Amino acid sequence: MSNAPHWLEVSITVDPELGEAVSEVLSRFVSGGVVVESAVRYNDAEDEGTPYGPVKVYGYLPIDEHIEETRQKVTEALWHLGQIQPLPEPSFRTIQDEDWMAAWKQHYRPIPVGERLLILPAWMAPNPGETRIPVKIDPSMAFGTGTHPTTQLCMAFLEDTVIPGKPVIDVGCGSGILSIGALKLGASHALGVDIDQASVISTRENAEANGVLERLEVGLGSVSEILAGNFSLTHAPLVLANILAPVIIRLFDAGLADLVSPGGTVILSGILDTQAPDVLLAAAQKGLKFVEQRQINDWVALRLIKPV
Ligand SMILES: C[S@@+](CC[C@H](N)C(=O)[O-])C[C@H]1O[C@@H](n2cnc3c(N)ncnc32)[C@H](O)[C@@H]1O
Repeated sequence: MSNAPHWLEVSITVDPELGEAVSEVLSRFVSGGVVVESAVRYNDAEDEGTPYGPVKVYGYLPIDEHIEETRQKVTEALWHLGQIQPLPEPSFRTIQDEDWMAAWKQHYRPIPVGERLLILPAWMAPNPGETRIPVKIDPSMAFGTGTHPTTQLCMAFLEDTVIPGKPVIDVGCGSGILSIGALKLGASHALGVDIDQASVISTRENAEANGVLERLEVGLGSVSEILAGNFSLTHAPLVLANILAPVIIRLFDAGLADLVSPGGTVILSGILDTQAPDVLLAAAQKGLKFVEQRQINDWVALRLIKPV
């Protein structure tokens, strides 16, 4: 194998809540997906570790005749993101061809969420004796790698709200992580929809990797398509929507609350704490009752019920 450098590693260190946005930008350019690394604190030898502090996002660009142009585009795309929230300059370094796969994978760590779930990169086996339920996700694909607080809040809520033997609807399924988590916690089947075709493909592939594909229906669409009867479910006792607050509010007008069976629960996430009152108001206007709010940094997730 040649000793010439074949890959340009780009890395940038940011606050945890910016990790997913930076990953999304890098993933438009890199080969093989992005890696998000965070420091882990252990309290004792038994401790499975808690991520803390800033995260470092890595991506790998193949070095070809367009590399300078690509590098410029990456820098510009990050600069644009930096106009919304300040970002440091990205770092670049060249990597030998034979090292890159190892370099890409070595940064991944399992992510414990809630009390019972463990998010694992697709190629990693759980440690022997691991008691948490593994949810395997290919981190190179759609939103929902498990690193973002909005996903983690939903995953933790799943443990209290999934009814074994009953179905789940996941609006904006991304990587499929919430549907797969719900199925692994005992949901009978799940319907995941997304307006992004790449997410539909990603959800299907991740479901297959987790052995739950036969219990998962996934399709292109949103609330209206579900209510129009395009899928096998039109409502469920648990509905999940981790989408940004303004989109959730619009989806209430499209009938989001109609997806929830009487007595059922809806989990809403992707909401900044300052936006929660508006989301709660839109939900109350559709007859949903607030039960609980959980928060990580500025992000909140809401649990509501539809009275019988
Ligand atoms: C923040 S990601 C959440 C992914 C995953 N459910 C999770 O919890 O990590 C939001 C997803 O919603 C999708 N989305 C955005 N607007 C939507 C809409 N109006 N209807 C359905 N999906 C939508 C996006 O394509 C994206 O995959």
